[in-house]
Amino acid sequence: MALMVVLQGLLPAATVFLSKWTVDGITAVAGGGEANLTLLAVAWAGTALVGQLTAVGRAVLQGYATDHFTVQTVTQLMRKMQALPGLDVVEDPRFHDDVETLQTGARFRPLNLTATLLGLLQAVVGVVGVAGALLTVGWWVPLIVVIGMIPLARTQIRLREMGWSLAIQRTQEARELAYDQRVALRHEYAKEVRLYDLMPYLTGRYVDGALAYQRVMRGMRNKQVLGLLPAQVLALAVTAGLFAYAVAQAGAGRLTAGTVVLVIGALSGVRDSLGSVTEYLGMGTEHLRWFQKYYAFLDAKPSVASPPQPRPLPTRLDLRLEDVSFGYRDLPPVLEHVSLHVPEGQVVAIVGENGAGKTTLVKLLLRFYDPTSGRVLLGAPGEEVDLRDVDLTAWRSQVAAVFQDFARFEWTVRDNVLLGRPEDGEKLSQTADASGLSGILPRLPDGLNTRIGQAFGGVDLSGGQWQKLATARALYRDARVLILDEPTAALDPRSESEVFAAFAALARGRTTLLITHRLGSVLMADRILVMKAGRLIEDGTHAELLAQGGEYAELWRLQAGQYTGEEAGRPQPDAVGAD
Ligand SMILES: Nc1ncnc2c1ncn2[C@@H]1O[C@H](COP(=O)(O)OP(=O)(O)OP(=O)(O)O)[C@@H](O)[C@H]1O
Repeated sequence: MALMVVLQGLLPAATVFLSKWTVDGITAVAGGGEANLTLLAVAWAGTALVGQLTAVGRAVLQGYATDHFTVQTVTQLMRKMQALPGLDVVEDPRFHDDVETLQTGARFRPLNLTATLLGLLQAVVGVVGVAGALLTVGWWVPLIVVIGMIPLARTQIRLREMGWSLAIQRTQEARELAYDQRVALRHEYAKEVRLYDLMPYLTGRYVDGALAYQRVMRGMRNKQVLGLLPAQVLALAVTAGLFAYAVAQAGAGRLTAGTVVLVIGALSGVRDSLGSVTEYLGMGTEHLRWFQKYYAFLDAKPSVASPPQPRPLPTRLDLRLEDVSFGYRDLPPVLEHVSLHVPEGQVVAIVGENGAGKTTLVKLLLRFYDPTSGRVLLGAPGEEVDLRDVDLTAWRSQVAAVFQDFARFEWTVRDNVLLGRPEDGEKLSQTADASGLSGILPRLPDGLNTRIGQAFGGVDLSGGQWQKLATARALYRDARVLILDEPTAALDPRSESEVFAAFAALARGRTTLLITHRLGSVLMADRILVMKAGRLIEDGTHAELLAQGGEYAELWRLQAGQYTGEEAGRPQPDAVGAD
């Protein structure tokens, strides 16, 4: 590619020399002298042919290079994401901006950088070539031309840099604008947008935001264009001065007509090529800034990472929290001094009001975050290992979970369950039965191969059907620890009872943590933990906690009251005792 680009870069110089020789040749022939005009005609045609061929070759090779770089850039981003096993970085709003910039850029930055670097090389060769042609007039001529154009180049690069840093500062605003558009146009918001007649509100938000954003960006653009003017005037003055000088010299008979043509061609060639050099330098700076961000991201040190020399997982996977406190980022703590021991195989229900810290506790057990203080340990008493010392992938491979906000992968049903693991037909059908997925399959046009979700024209599922799918995914994994965070929140009573029967069967022998607000379902648990405002306030069996008459007994009474129709505020010993 470089070879082709150098050839292309030399074409303007070849052209100005050919012009000079042609004019001098014609002048000689007209004056009765001799010139090889046929050779000149062949040379013109040859130059044009080289131009064509190198352009084609370059386009083809550039296509290859770009394809390769794009895949490379995107896969590196994905690998880096894989090397960020925690959630702290991904949930950081500043990081959203970076990912947005990197993700959108990954599609076109490699192409643009390749094109820019090649363009730059061509333009530099072009400047050197045509400036070299000006040496025929005097050694100082190319020097003056280039010096006259340097301020233009510098201003152009500086303004580009300003534009880039402004664009980076404003990524958050650009993202918000894009978000408002998405809310207005995408199907996932369509029902509420219509019901609450949100369109005027959204349009207003968008227009106000867009106008403010555009005002800033327009200011920048104008500054860029106007800032270039003085430098452009200087460059033009130098060119004009040299042109006048060449004409004067020719008038005095010191330069041939062909040399004047060469000067005219070379001056405009230098101007064009130098213009391209500065343009490409500016663009290149912007692309390099993007790559700087890209490599900074690839170099980012995750706060949660597997140790270089992990300790093996203990044989028994008891879970233990030792005086654990935790707060998200720099926010106040949401877990405070939680201590807990869950022997392997125990089925534990975690209950408590919204925001009590139940999901957070589970996230710490999966090491999506490290505790602010205290330790999370694995293993039977006496052989515990700190979760920070074991290989995270090995630990997580022992766990299956149905999260409260489980992912809805818009792939086929089969891919949603297998998640890239090898298919085991018998296990798949058992999983489908246990999760309730079997009940949905006959209604799907291609059974397990049906694509789901609207993004690619697939069949959309109901909330409960999606939840069954998420359950199937968890059950398909042979895990020793099962985490169920509100796993039946979207299920109808029959499905709920079926799924719980399946869970009860599955939970046997596995450590199970069941977070739930439906207290009826805690009866499958060996033990109940009650959380409130980040603290573990009660711990015992259903009967023990009822007898204690504390928070759990109160929650139980309230919920039982909803079913028996008793007034919630009054003690209901019978309703409680009935179970
Ligand atoms: N990613 C996060 N960043 C910041 N704060 C968070 C984050 N996730 C949860 N929180 C806060 O932590 C607290 C505990 O949340 P958590 O999800 O653990 O509660 P929960 O007991 O599971 O509640 P629910 O029953 O509503 O699911 C809440 O106050 C919540 O606002």
